[in-house]
Amino acid sequence: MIFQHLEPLDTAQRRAVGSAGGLVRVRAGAGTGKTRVLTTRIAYLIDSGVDPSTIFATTFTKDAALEMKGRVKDLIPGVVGKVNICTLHSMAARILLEFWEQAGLPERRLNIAEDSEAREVLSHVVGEVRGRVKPGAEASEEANEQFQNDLSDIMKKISRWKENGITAWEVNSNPDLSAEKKAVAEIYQAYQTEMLKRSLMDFGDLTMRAVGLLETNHEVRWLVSNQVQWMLVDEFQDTNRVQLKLLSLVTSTHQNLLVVGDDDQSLYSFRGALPFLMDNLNSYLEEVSGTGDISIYDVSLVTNRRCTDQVLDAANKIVGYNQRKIPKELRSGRSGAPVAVLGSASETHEAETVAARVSELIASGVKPEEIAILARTGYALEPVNRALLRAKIPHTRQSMLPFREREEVLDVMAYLKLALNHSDAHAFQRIASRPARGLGAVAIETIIKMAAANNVGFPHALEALAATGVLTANAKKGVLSLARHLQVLSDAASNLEDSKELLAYVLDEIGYRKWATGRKNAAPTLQLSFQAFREIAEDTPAFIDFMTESALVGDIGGKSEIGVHLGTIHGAKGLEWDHVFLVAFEEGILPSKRALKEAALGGDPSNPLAYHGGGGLQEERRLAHVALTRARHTATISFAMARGKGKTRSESKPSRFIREAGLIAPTTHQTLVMKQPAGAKKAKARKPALW
Ligand SMILES: Nc1ncnc2c1ncn2[C@@H]1O[C@H](COP(=O)(O)OP(=O)(O)OP(=O)(O)O)[C@@H](O)[C@H]1O
Repeated sequence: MIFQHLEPLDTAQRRAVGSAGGLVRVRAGAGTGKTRVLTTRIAYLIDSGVDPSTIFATTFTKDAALEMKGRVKDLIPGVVGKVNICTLHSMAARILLEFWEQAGLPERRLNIAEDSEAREVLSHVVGEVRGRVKPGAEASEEANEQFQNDLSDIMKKISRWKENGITAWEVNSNPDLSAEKKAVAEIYQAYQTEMLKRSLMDFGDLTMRAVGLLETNHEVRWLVSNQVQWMLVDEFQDTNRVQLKLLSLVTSTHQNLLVVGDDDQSLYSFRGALPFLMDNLNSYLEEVSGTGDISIYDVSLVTNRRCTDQVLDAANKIVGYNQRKIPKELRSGRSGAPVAVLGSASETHEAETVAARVSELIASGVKPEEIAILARTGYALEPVNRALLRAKIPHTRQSMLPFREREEVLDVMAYLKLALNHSDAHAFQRIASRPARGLGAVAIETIIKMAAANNVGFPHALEALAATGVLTANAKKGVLSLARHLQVLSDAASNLEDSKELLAYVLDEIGYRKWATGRKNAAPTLQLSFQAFREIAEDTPAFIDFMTESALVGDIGGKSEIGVHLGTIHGAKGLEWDHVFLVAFEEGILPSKRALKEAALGGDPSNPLAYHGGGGLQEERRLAHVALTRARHTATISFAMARGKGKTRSESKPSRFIREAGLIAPTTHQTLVMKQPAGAKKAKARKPALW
């Protein structure tokens, strides 16, 4: 059995899969089979007699966790439900739920604040601490925008502290803080106090609270780390300091930690990912655990199984310009077409050229689902989206909004929150008119006030309002039906019924699905979101767990199942297609404007704190590397010489990464002989020197 699983692997992969315990670092370049290694490792451990419930594997996204579960199920059917496969956030949440009393929670439930809720708390706190009140409706647009931007800045700074595991108390006890930081630190403290008062937690709090619990309660730490006998971590290069601390604490008894990652694919320094984590593993671990002399068993995977040597050559060359401790050259030994570079006069022209190439591929027999068009930013995909629509090419545009921020997700979650707490005014406000029930803003406000004044839940408040006789017949019907639905949900939740049933009640009995899909401007993500909800419910049948999981999901529904995939490079991480088009490969887009500004300021590239929240030029190169290595057969890079809207059009230059990749951008002449879209102004001829 064991050999059967190892058989399809190469020697390096087998070394990783069959490694003994302790700290194992698998440096795995793009497409070298790290997902395969991790899933086979799980199967291998179980075949060797390890209890599946003592294996914990974490992935970067919910999507990747579901994918990993699917692959483990294929390898060893029957045990997958027992293995713990989830994201790191989810692991922190599970610890808090299991030891909720020791964690100081009032009940076995996590109230994870939506981003809008967390912002509202912050806005309230800024008013209290700084006396700066949110501008009213009468204030200018600029004043409102400025206030929102300032809130975002403060939120980012607070998140940064949390990603590094620094509590509000620790920040405020630092005597060396600058006046500016001190001001934000005070807000941080007040924000935490207010969140606690409202029994809320934000995203960053989850891991912080789990780490705090494990650090201070030795019994809980012992129980948890005794349960986690085999810890496997995917996409390790994107781990931040507080997550590393969590990993160190949960493995403190057995110390069996296998991490798989690739510093060249680290894309999240803006979310606190530690720089060069794979290479600096010893020192980081020593720092968070306080122990020295950690020995590591190393495995390197360098045989790429996905791309052609031509694509790898370009991808290697780009990251070759970065400062890397241990440079690696990926090779596949499979030859293919050179990476093509297309230049266009404008973004419209670029989009049409790409659409034409995609059409040719489909006409030659390639399935649309095996083609991806990727860009650094969502807005750069707009013209391509329009060109594909005009050319009637089936495609799916990946949602730019994280799952938990989508309208429909917030609506469904609001109903479910009311099932748990029928006095949740924030949730009630959200769903009172979704679907429409003849209730106006004044009526909704009245119900909220009635519920608060009489200290009753919304089902009662709604019934009381219906009994007053002030409502029209239609509104009364709507109010009573909402009261009944909320009561049914509440009864079902208190019996802790299956999450699938509660979800189906909201979507089908209450009629949310029909209403949302029938709307004039129905969200394009509706079906993906409903499908994702179903998958989460299947994965976590217990209602409380389902609520926690759903509140934590960022990225889900990654690869399009219908048509050509249109998405960002960040969203393409871990995915692969036969043919990949990389559009808007331009200075100011990839590399981004911010990275260029940082490079001009001359920040120290090895120190992410020297940057203003981005990872600088080096991270942009890694993005280009990840983008190229998504391609199984062909990769095409394209750029436009001008881009923008109406009067704000500006010239663009091809990305420096084209030259760094050793590729030749077409000359101006080649650019201009391409067909111009009808009505477009003829661009002036420029000199061939493009950089
Ligand atoms: N030993 C192997 N033999 C044949 N194919 C393999 C082998 N290992 C991996 N592959 C294939 O190579 C491709 C890349 O594997 P996988 O997705 O596991 O790589 P990865 O390292 O996770 O990639 P990335 O980090 O770029 O997302 C997949 O199509 C996988 O099926």
